[in-house]
Amino acid sequence: MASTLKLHGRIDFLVNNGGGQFSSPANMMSAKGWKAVIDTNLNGTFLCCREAYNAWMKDHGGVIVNIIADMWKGFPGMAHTGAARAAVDNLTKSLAIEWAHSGVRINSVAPGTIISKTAMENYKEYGPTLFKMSVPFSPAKRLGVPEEISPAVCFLLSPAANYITGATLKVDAGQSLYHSIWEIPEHDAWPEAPEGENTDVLREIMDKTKSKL
Ligand SMILES: CCCCCCC/C=C/C(=O)SCCNC(=O)CCNC(=O)[C@H](O)C(C)(C)COP(=O)(O)OP(=O)(O)OC[C@H]1O[C@@H](n2cnc3c(N)ncnc32)[C@H](O)[C@@H]1OP(=O)(O)O
Ligand SMILES: NC(=O)C1=CN([C@@H]2O[C@H](COP(=O)(O)OP(=O)(O)OC[C@H]3O[C@@H](n4cnc5c(N)ncnc54)[C@H](OP(=O)(O)O)[C@@H]3O)[C@@H](O)[C@H]2O)C=CC1
Repeated sequence: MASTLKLHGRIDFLVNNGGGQFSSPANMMSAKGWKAVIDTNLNGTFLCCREAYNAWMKDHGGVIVNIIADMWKGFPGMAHTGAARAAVDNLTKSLAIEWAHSGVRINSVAPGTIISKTAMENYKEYGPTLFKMSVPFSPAKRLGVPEEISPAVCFLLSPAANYITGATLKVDAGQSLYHSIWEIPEHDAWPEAPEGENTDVLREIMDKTKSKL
């Protein structure tokens, strides 16, 4: 922030876009890996917001946009980033209220699955498969591209959004309303329903379903 102020004399906008994660089942995540993702996505965002505010926006106003993710149904397979992004969604609301008196607006953008060469490269040889697998889960039946996220960010930064703060704009072609990509394997580990006539009905229809299969 200090070097930006030295160079440009002011900080009108802050976009917290840097971030990411690795794919891993939660029970296999090391404490170090969990912390690295929380540090990058949550702590980094908080510190950048705090520094921009204290260094400039507190006295001059400004606009902040935080990039989060489609974690509305949880984020199985990437639980660390889901937790961090949900926290940023909430942080955005807190700061919107705390900093309103300084004329600071702060909002989030939650992209769906967005393809780019650089994003795909993070997943090494699995990248093309992972991104291709996601296509049927978008109501658009295609992935988004970064050029479809940046207009939403520019809108929130612009005077056209002067009355918007503490909001999260989903730019995901409805992906968050649609199916989850995560498959739950068939299992019989769930606790039994309590005995009674409703459970008898349940058993009956489950048996019928099974016999149809
Ligand atoms: C199924 C749909 C797939 C599509 C995805 C859709 C949704 C989201 C998409 C995107 O976000 S695309 C953006 C992609 N960009 C990134 O993801 C950037 C990736 N990199 C980072 O953000 C950072 O490198 C990091 C992962 C946060 C780590 O940063 P840092 O430099 O602080 O730590 P490291 O020293 O690299 O690692 C620390 C620690 O973390 C564990 N770890 C790191 N990488 C992996 C990995 N690939 N697998 C398992 N564990 C990993 C590990 O414990 C590291 O410690 P050491 O073992 O190295 O001592
Ligand atoms: N692509 C997608 O489907 C989605 C992406 N997002 C999020 O959008 C943002 C942009 O991602 P996208 O452009 O797709 O992917 P990229 O991998 O191309 O961009 C990620 C950027 O984050 C930077 N970065 C990663 N870790 C750190 C760190 N610890 N400190 C500073 N910068 C860091 C990277 O810097 P460097 O190049 O130096 O490594 C890179 O510029 C990320 O936060 C991402 O998680 C959210 C939802 C979906």
